[in-house]
Amino acid sequence: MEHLKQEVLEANLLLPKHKLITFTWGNVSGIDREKGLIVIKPSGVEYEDMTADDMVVVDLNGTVVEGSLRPSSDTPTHIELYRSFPDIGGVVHTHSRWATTFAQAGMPIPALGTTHGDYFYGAVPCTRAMTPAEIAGEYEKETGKVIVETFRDKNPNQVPAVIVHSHGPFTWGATPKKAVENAVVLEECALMAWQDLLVSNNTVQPMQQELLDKHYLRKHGKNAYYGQKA
Ligand SMILES: O=C(CO)[C@@H](O)[C@@H](O)COP(=O)(O)O
Repeated sequence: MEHLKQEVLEANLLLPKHKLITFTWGNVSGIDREKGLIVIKPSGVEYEDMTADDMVVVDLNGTVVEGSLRPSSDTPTHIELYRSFPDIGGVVHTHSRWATTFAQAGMPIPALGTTHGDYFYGAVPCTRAMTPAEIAGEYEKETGKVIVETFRDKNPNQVPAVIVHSHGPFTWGATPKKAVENAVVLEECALMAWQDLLVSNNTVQPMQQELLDKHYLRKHGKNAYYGQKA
């Protein structure tokens, strides 16, 4: 697990680097699918002080199997995502300003241009508001369940992000680093979408489906041609 701990530490350190977090308001995890173990940052520890040894290893039931610190308070949400989205290898949560603005407005982030279409094949959905019973119960686990419910008729590999109503964004990806990249792009898209809504006086329309297809599919899937051959 030492390699994954280092990978998860480095992915967490990308959050302040990209200005996606304030104080300790965010977390990144990664999973070893063969072992069924998740590595996640500790709760409430300053990013400057974190080391790979501080990373906490938990199983898919949330039991700490390695580490002396308490895991991120959002660990149950990460676990729900790993359980329901079998292809993902990393999860990110932040309170980045523009994505959280959409969360607080309870609004999805519409696909308005090719920056969005390169990463997200359609609008980034916003979950429904959680019920008082869900909030009073196992809140973080219920947050994960509400995200999974939001993706009942969506492919989480094609839209690797969600806005949690009145809370903030979660993103995921094949690796912890890729999940952070998706969080960075989501924040850019959220800022631009907010400005588009403003300058168009709320009349901006989703981009053409053809353009979305072109940009998403040239980077993803079997006919992708963007970048260099592996
Ligand atoms: O959502 C919140 C706070 O509202 C948390 O995600 C955030 O503070 C990060 O907590 P952790 O330090 O990961 O326990």
